[in-house]
Amino acid sequence: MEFAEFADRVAEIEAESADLGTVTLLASLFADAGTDLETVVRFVQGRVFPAWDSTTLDIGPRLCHEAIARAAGPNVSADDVEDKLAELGEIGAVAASYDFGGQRGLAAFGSGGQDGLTVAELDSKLRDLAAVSGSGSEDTKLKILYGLFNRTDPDEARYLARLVLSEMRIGVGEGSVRDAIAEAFLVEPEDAAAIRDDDADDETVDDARERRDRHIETVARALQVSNDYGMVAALARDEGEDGLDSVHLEVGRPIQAMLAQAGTAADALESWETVGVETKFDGARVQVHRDESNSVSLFSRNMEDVTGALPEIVEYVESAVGSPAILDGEVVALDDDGEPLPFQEILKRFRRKHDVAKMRDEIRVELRAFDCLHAKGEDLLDEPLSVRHEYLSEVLGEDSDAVSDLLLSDDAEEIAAYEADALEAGHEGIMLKNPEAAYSPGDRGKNWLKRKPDVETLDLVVTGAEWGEGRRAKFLGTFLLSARTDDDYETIGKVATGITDEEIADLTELLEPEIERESGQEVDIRPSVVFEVGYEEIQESPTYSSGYALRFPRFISVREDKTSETADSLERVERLAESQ
Ligand SMILES: Nc1ncnc2c1ncn2[C@@H]1O[C@H](COP(=O)(O)OP(=O)(O)OP(=O)(O)O)[C@@H](O)[C@H]1O
Repeated sequence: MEFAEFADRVAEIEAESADLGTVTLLASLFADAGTDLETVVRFVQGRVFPAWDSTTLDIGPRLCHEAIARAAGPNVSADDVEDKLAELGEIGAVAASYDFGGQRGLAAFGSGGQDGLTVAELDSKLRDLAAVSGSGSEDTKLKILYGLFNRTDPDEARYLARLVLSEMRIGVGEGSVRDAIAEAFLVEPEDAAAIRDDDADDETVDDARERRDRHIETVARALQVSNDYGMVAALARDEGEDGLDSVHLEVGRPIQAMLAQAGTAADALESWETVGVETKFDGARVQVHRDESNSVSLFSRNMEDVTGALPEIVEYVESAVGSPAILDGEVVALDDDGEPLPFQEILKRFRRKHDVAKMRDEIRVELRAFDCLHAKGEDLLDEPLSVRHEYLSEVLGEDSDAVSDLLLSDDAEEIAAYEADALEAGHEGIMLKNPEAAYSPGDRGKNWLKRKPDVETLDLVVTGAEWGEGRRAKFLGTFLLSARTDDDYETIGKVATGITDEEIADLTELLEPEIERESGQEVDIRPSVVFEVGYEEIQESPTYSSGYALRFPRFISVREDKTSETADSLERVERLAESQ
């Protein structure tokens, strides 16, 4: 498929406001994608690599602006691109506003657009770009990117810019892609037509919906297990339901973590006969994969590969686990007496790429595993927690410190005593789990409840900042925070309190490459870094676009284990505001 056609079709999808219409357009794009299907499915989500793959293009706004400026000609600088961004509001519109002399230009000179980019070529070039590393890599990336922009017409440039910055923003969520895969390759055309036909009788529509929903369910399961939308689309097309049913967990390919809601022991006892009670460890989530040849990989809750940062966990798993397995758990930091250290300490180790050996001496970390997703050649997602926990004990050894205890109880007092002990021992709280429940990846359902006595904090995305004054003029000081919505961010407050001088320098280093635009002291920042902030109260307020403001916000830490996509949503802010 020509990238120009992709851009046309995506523009049509962007202009469609109805969800059902979006799914239909997506389904027809997928059906027409031929050998490019996997790439097209990823591109519409703003991805080059599957969700489980932590490879990134590593292109910041600055590099992208520079590439656009070069392609736009000698009279345009990266600063001009930034100014235009301030005016137009998003990078796609900026890229589309220049004439890079792509297809249209060439056609005008009679070359007939032979130099047009195809989806496959673009994919391969972007993969080359992602593989560039070492000294001079910025320049090489710039050259590749500039070369690509140079070959685009305005419509293509719009989506190329958004793609390389992973912000397609065409109103296509994961649910739409899932439904479109089902519609393109599994749902009977008569059923799809009946669902859309306003005049069809209720029974026909209900039956058609039921059949469609079963197909969607099959696609959803394959997606949960593989985290690879492209592969699942290709399987649905080439091998149908049977192909999708045959998708299994693969050791080395991370899946999304199951998540928890806040809840109490009373909630748990009301919902389930017996409650599974565990310590809530104050560490960082980790998924442990041990393959056939005893090679171990570790992944964060964002499915990022953190193996290199945690050598002692790798060594422990190598020695303790005798066969292929996938475990879920928490990495905790401990002091010399084996007492838990606060969450901030583990963050100094997690995702670290430099000085790993030095930090290993300074901060001791250990694994606390609480779930087993694959062992003895079996996928265990559909097994109840109580059974998965038995597998876990078998894999790591019944008495291992690395296995989190699972207390099964129906007694409120016993649970309260367990909670008191956990807090006394310096843990964050307890988890209350339905022992009969399956493991549902990515799901924040009611089967796992978290109970911690501390006041809630918010994990908010940094979308802006201000340069400081005087002594702090070289540093970013006040940070604008936003809550996530479906495909955007709404501001909710600024934080400047609780940050030490040392942290200010670190935060500046972290955020400076993400600056999209500057005007005076104020800067816009690409949503990517997440701050955990405390506050006294959430108030309704017209000052910020979310309609809320935080009273006395204070910085707690950078949530290095979260991304702008897993930060707190505006919905959560609304719920917290209601419940205070
Ligand atoms: N025994 C346990 N079972 C499950 N999760 C646990 C356990 N102990 C600690 N955790 C951690 O608790 C997290 C869930 O609660 P918490 O509110 O602390 O996390 P969060 O990252 O701030 O929010 P959330 O995960 O709900 O988005 C899990 O993702 C996991 O990292």
